Amino acid sequence: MIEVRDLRVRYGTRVVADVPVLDVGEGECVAIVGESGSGKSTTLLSLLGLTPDAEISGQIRVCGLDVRTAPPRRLREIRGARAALVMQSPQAALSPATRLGVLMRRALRLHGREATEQIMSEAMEAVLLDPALLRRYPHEVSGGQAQRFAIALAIALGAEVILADEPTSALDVTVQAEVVGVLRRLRAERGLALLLVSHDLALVSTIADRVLVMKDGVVVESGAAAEVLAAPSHPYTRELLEALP
Ligand SMILES: Nc1ncnc2c1ncn2[C@@H]1O[C@H](COP(=O)(O)OP(=O)(O)OP(=O)(O)O)[C@@H](O)[C@H]1O
Ligand code: NI
Repeated sequence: MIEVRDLRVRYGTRVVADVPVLDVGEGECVAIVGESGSGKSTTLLSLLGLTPDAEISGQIRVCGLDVRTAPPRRLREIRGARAALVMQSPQAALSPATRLGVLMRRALRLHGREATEQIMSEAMEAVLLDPALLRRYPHEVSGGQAQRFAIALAIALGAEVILADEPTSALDVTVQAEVVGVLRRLRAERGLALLLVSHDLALVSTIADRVLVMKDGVVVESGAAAEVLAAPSHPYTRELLEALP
């Protein structure tokens, strides 16, 4: 789903992300962790061509498409549909005066897809939301429901991989578990691949197969999540783990 080699993202002369290898296969979850400013979001956004001011080198393939050389039209087909971006605060991204069902229908049409009640209801059920919520406005649902709706949108559009940037950090702890549960389920049931950016190592340990640890734009450690988190080889990873509550 995602295949990255020798990725370098530069702002001016400063390299803010240097990622030699990053692969996410079908049904797999890879997490990028690291402190604020380490380059996690930049890495994630660059994979979808969403860092317009940056200078990028290396190879990026998402859903088989070479992101750096693909014509804009091909890139738009992938972006937001087969490869969906889920951000920290979905409510901010949802237009406040538009009912969720209307938003979903528009998104489907924009991508040239059928927008039947059945398709929309199924997407809601896939994230354990009552399809009746489609009649609500964004401010009439909770943060956790809004985040699951963002994931439902991705599912409706046929997402094969979700790129999520801190998808639970704006949510209450109890609600975080709901969102994580939904992501887990989608992996298991649909083979959804997941690239997750998070500073929450507790969350990462419950869902990720592999972990990349970034510091100052560089990948300082990577490997199986269980191994990296149980026996970190890099001092920085140990520090991160010790900072856990
Ligand atoms: N458009 C931009 N122009 C210049 N520098 C940028 C730009 N966007 C990000 N940066 C810089 O790139 C570095 C990495 O930022 P990034 O947002 O990727 O970090 P992060 O690991 O996601 O941090 P956080 O956990 O706070 O979200 C930071 O030093 C940031 O200031
Ligand atoms: Ni970030």
